Amino acid sequence: MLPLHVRNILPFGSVWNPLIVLRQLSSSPVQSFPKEVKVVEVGPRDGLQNEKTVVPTEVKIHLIDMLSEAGLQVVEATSFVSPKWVPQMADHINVMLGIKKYLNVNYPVLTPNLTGFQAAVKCGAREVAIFGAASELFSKKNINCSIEESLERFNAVTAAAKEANIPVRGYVSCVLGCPYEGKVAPSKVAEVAYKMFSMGCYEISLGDTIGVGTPGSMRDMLNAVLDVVPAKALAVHCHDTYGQALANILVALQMGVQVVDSSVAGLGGCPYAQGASGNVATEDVVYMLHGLGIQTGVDINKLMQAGAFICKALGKKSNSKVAQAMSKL
Ligand SMILES: CC(C)(COP(=O)([O-])OP(=O)([O-])OC[C@H]1O[C@@H](n2cnc3c(N)ncnc32)[C@H](O)[C@@H]1OP(=O)([O-])[O-])[C@@H](O)C(=O)NCCC(=O)NCCSC(=O)C[C@@](C)(O)CC(=O)[O-]
Repeated sequence: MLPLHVRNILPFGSVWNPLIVLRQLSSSPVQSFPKEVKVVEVGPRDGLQNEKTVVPTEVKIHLIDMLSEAGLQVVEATSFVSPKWVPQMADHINVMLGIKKYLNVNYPVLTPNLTGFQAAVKCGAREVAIFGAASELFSKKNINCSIEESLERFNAVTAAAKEANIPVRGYVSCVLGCPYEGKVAPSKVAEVAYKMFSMGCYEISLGDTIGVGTPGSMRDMLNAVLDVVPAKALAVHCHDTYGQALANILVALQMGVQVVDSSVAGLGGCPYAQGASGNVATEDVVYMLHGLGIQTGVDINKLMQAGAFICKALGKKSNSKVAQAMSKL
């Protein structure tokens, strides 16, 4: 007896021929991918926050404008965090005042507490992001408080945001591993994601902060989270330390996730997660999605120009495989 998936693709009454079946299998559409994916560009924030030398504000502004012109719907612009903790983001006010603010683009900014939220709103932020973790030690190192304390602070932010009619995105870091605690239980990720979703975050971005996940651990973690948060409210945020990011994203898409965070030229890392490499490169994500026939609205050529611009400004080679390959053509 033929396996069910093979029987299903055989035209009615046709004779079993392994060559024809193989051809039909390889060209049959994968039904479970979404038609459209929203790409959340985090390069100007996650990508630059780890840079040791201060990037001039005009360079950041120009990068954000180029990314907006490339058709990205969301460009995370900066962080309203303590300049003592992340000096690179100290120019957040001037970045927010300087960017063109295209009407069809959202520019969320990171706000760890009410102080950050109020400062962000004052200079025109129309969306904010709170950022927690599924690991106690990472929470302590990154935002100087326990998970429980962070949720109390986030409650204050989401309450103020609700009053001001400002959408809040929520990050959960260390969903597939922690630089200080090692393994993180999927049930802990689900618990924190649920609490942030319940307090009003419209989207929960699940961060593989140190890029240690595999398609297997991504599947197990998502299975736990999907029990408590709907797929349409989830995003994945994969760093590419072990080269697994695209494979992990593919699994997430097959499980119903339709939002992917990425960083132009694969820049980035977290100052409080030593050894973690940058986010998956936006160029590589967009190339893969377009190859699957999934729409993103992104013009890959303009995106590559933005990547080339920031790499030149930083004096760095792009981490994007697509950008590297296309620069040789
Ligand atoms: C959360 C705090 C502020 C707590 O830091 P703290 O020291 O515990 O805060 P505090 O309330 O005791 O205040 C200390 C000082 O900071 C000031 N302060 C207090 N709040 C703010 C603020 N919002 N903006 C500016 N200044 C602030 C406050 O006014 C005071 O100033 P002082 O009196 O000493 O002059 C600090 O730990 C912090 O800023 N951490 C940010 C760390 C960070 O940005 N990490 C990177 C982003 S997370 C990430 O990359 C992961 C992610 C999202 O990409 C997903 C993934 O990959 O997993």
